[in-house]
Parts: sequence; C-alpha cells; structure tokens
Amino acid sequence: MTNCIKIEDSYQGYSLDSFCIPKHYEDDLESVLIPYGVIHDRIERIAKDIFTDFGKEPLVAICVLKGGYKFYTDLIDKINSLNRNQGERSVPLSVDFIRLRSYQNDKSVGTIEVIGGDNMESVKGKNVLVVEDIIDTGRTMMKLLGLLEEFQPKCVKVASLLLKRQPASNGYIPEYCGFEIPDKFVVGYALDFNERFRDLHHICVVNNNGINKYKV
Ligand SMILES: O=P(O)(O)OC[C@H]1O[C@H](OP(=O)(O)OP(=O)(O)O)[C@H](O)[C@@H]1O
Ligand code: HPA
Repeated sequence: MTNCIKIEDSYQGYSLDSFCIPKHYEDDLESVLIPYGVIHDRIERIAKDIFTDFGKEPLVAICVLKGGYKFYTDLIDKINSLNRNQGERSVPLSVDFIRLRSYQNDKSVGTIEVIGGDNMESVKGKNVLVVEDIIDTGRTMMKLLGLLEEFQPKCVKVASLLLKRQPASNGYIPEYCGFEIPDKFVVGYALDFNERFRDLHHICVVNNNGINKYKV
C-alpha cells in the first residue's frame, strides 16, 4: 500500500458548527471526520501516484457503485487533468461500473449481491483499477476480485478512499488508500446509511439520533 493518512482513534474530528451542514442532517451527525477540501487534496495525490505507476498502458477504471461514485469521478477527473497537462505521456482510460450491495443499517449482512454493471469481458488482458469508497470488513472487495479474476485481467489494483480499522476485517489492504479511519460508521461524500447522507459534502460520523431515525 502507498502512503495512507492514519486518523487515530483519539481524534475527535471537527465540530459541526465549524462547517456548513445541510439542515436536514444537522441533528444526525457527531462530527466532521474529513472535510471535503482535504478529501480533494488527498485524491489529487492518489491520482498522481496512479498516473506514475501505470505508465502508458491503457487502464480500465471500474467504479464500485453506489458508494464509490464521488471518489471515482473526482479521481478520474484528476487523472484526466494529468493526462492533458503532463506533455511527455498519458494513460488511456476507459470507464466501467459495477454495483454491489451488502449493507443494511450499519452492518454487513454477509451476502454480497451483484445488482448490475457492465459486461466485465472488457477487462481481459488489461490493467484494471477498482475504485471503491471504503474497505470495512473487506468482504465486498474479496468478492469483486474473485469475480474479476474469471475475466483474466493482466493486473488488478484497488484504490479505496477509506480503510477502516475493523476488528472483523478479513485483512484485505488496497494498493492505494486515502485515509485509514477508526472503527466508526461514516457517511457523506456518497457513503450512506440506508441510502441517506450520500448528498452530504464532508465525511462525517453519524450519531445515535441519525442511526435511530433512518434504521430499518
Ligand atoms: O468491506 P465491506 O464490509 O464489504 O464494506 C464495504 C462496502 O460496503 C459499502 O457498500 P454497500 O453494500 O453499503 O452498498 P453501496 O455502495 O450501494 O452503499 C461500500 O460502498 C463498500 O462497497
Ligand atoms: O462506515 C461505513 N459507512 C458507509 N458505508 C459503509 N459500508 C461499510 N462501512 C461503511
């Protein structure tokens, strides 16, 4: 794994009052763990690392929906910007999407459903970058990597914005990681709790009020 910013368990985050939080979520959050601007600056560096590592060979970038969509679009934008501006070389990119789901409330239900996505035949013989919002237990990623192997890619690397210090983790570690975070349920920047909070700008810790309000 390349450099990953470690957020310690003792870190309390920022108070909600220091940032702009939508009215509809202001009672449902404990703190701002990672502000939007910091997310962006970190993604800029991950994009640079990927651009450096993948050379000139074509890259198939797969977005893991739904949670990965914001990280994916921001990461691809930044790689494209390097492609436009680093005169001597560029990485040809193609985009693919897959949708997997396994969470209800704040728990993995254990079975990982593949709900849809592109035909993965396109990865055969190619360098593949899987782009995910969070590795928590690691189950979703192990399932996806198993599926991809059947289509014989040349190589597969994973970029995850977040890696949770989860006691029940299967030990999976991505090649590129934005932030290693404490074992708390986080929302915002497309991460959800039962489909809520994807429209929240910053990555925040949900509080008990939010959990009770939106649990099913
Ligand atoms: O490491 P794990 O414990 O498997 O958890 C990580 C997965 O959980 C979330 O997906 P979710 O099933 O909530 O679907 P979503 O992306 O549509 O929110 C997240 O987007 C990851 O894909
Ligand atoms: O902490 C989390 N937040 C949102 N979605 C998730 N999926 C796994 N862990 C999380």
